[in-house]
Amino acid sequence: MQYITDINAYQSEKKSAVTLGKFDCLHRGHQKLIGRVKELASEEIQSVVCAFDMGRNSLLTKEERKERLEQEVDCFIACPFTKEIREMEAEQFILQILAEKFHAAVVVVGEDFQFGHEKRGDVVMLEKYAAQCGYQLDVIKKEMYEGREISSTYVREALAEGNVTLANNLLGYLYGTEGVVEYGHQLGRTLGFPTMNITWDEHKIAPKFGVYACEIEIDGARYYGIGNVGIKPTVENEPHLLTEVYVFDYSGDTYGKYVKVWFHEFERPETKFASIDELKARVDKDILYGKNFFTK
Ligand SMILES: Cc1cc2nc3c(=O)[nH]c(=O)nc-3n(C[C@H](O)[C@H](O)[C@H](O)COP(=O)(O)O)c2cc1C
Ligand SMILES: Nc1ncnc2c1ncn2[C@@H]1O[C@H](COP(=O)(O)OP(=O)(O)OP(=O)(O)O)[C@@H](O)[C@H]1O
Repeated sequence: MQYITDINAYQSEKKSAVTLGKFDCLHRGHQKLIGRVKELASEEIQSVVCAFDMGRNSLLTKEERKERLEQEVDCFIACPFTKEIREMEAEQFILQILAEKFHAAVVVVGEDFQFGHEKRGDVVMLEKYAAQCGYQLDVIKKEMYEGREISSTYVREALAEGNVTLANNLLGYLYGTEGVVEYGHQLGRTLGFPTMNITWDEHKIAPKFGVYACEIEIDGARYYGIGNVGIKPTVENEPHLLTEVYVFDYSGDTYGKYVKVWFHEFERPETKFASIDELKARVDKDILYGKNFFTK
């Protein structure tokens, strides 16, 4: 897959099947559009995802999103929503970007896709220019979940409530975090629950601070565990957002390893306990909850 972060750097002379949008999290609705451009790809037509990055915190880090698309499409453009793009008239976007740059044979978008200066461009305008520009327009019906259209906003709301079960259903994959395991205060092991500490990416949206049943990948092997996302207010004065996981049936040393953690179910909110003893008593219960969750 070709990965570029500047739309002007796109240079292929091939025709394309292109899909457009913010694609913040690659949820099930996005996957429908990407599936369609993949189906249309051939020797003559390359599949292109053109994502506009709004410069705000997102549900996937840039690397995670790139990795998710890696084996899927021929070209992924993660395009910053610059002044030039924001102020470009919709007609100009169709003529200069879709037709001249992408040589679009097919344009795949959702029913409510809007683009161009003041969002004047929509599927009606795209249809109007289709014959003149030589592309076919493919408008995809909104993927729904429990009577509501799936959107990045819906996923963000679910995560803010700690409802990772709902978020995972909207995404079609498990929400998670990844990174290098760092040293904590090494207090956990003296309390009977050694933990892996992973810093939360500062540009990635975290779920509600709290305790979650987790699945973990270490050295390519899968484990279950129980983890806390938050700032551990009982023991920490300086807020530093991280995930701390006690991995069941694992006794190795994870410091310095690159691990992945996925959240399965919310158990309880993060709490500031009055003492370490209270924290330990609660974590003992959390561990039982986690073990029980995975043997259900
Ligand atoms: C399952 C689990 C639940 C936790 N819940 C809380 C919590 O509610 N409040 C809190 O301040 N810290 C919580 N922690 C974090 C602990 O305070 C932390 O793991 C412990 O102090 C050891 O930290 P260390 O790795 O820096 O030594 C939790 C940790 C785990 C593994
Ligand atoms: N549920 C869905 N089903 C089908 N297509 C969708 C769905 N949601 C979005 N799309 C389409 O995917 C492309 C990218 O969507 P985009 O990421 O901009 O919106 P979104 O997921 O609704 O996010 P937000 O909630 O931030 O507006 C657009 O063409 C959009 O119309």
